[in-house]
Amino acid sequence: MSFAAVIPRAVEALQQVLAMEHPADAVLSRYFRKHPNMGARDRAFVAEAVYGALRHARFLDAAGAVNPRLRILGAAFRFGGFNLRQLEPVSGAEREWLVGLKAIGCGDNLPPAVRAELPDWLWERLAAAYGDEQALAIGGGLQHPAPLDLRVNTLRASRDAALKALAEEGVSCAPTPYSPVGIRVRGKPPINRSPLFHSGVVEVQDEGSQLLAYLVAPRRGEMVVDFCAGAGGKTLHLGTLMRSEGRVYAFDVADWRLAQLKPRLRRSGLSNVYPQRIDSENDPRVKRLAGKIDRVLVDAPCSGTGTLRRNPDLKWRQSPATVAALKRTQAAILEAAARLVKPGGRLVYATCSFLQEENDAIIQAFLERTPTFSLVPAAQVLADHGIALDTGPCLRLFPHLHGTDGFFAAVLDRAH
Ligand SMILES: C[S@@+](CC[C@H](N)C(=O)[O-])C[C@H]1O[C@@H](n2cnc3c(N)ncnc32)[C@H](O)[C@@H]1O
Repeated sequence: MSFAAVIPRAVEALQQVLAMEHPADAVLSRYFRKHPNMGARDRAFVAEAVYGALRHARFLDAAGAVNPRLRILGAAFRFGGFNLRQLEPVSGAEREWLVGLKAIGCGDNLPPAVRAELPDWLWERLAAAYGDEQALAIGGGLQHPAPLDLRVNTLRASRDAALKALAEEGVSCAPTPYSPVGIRVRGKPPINRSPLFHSGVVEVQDEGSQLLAYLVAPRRGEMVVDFCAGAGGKTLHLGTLMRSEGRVYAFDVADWRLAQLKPRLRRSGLSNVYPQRIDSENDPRVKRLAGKIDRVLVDAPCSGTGTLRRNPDLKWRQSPATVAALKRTQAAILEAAARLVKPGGRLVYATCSFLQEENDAIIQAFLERTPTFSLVPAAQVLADHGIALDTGPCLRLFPHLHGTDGFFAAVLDRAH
């Protein structure tokens, strides 16, 4: 398909995303399903241009991108590495506007929230928590696409063996710096077509997400609950660390998310994972396990601000009101999850948010209410697994510092 033909497709897809009725990735998948005649290169252009327009929405607003077509052209020209000739045909006025983009925002002449590409409310909270300089760096880190990370299922193969097999398939990749079972892939090869993916040797999982299972540190034969298991990214890693022995209950309120866990579970070969839909954190099926569980992970529903590299539309889907509601849910889930933990057991609370109100404030309030739990330094737990990463008493990961999604995690041990 020529650029002249594919640009209108990108504009149309962006229009649908900007309706904000569904997450951008779901809208794009549906769009591509409806246009099966588009080749891989055309899809890649549309996806990158749409994501570029979302990532750089504040810059494009400031530059006067008054319609979706200018947003697509501006994103492709200023941020996507396309030149004017490639973007033909552009009319006189559009051409002039695009040329003018080069001069905008190269110095400090744009407000910091625009440079950070964050909505004002989010910028204000990050700047108050981390200071302007750090908040700008966080915003900068979120403007680059995330790499493709894989986790090796060590019940199927070692990381070295998986690296070698991927290289033989022509996939360019390297070990991740922190996770001992992580692989970072260069580019975006269709990994779901790889035999290694189909045979459950590798799973797609961000390196930061991989580190959470090491904080839970489950042992063979233990009883473990992944309270907000979703599609089971962390559940499968927990089950693997337990070498498929003991039990991992994968709870979630969303059936459709647990349904996504099922094929992954089949590929993994694990036999110790028990998916269970619950009505709420107070479901009787949860209460029945009170005081019986060795380790509980709460990967809480959150604003997702740490994942804006992957989901740039989230910054427009979240607001102070949604964050306030999430805080109430997070506190309620943590409280219910804590009741499951045996004396001497462990509770790990995690989010993929940078907001202190979803992280530190939740933990502080919990510890005040529940003095039988105490905070264990995350760095110490990681060091026990040979992972050298010290971000203070809690784990705090940032894209611009660690190359992972943004994560927060607190390890809370219950007294004997
Ligand atoms: C951050 S996501 C979990 C991601 C998942 N752990 C993974 O690694 O793929 C949060 C999950 O919490 C679930 N959730 C929301 N409210 C809940 C509740 N009250 N009890 C249990 N799970 C809940 C959501 O459906 C969502 O799947």
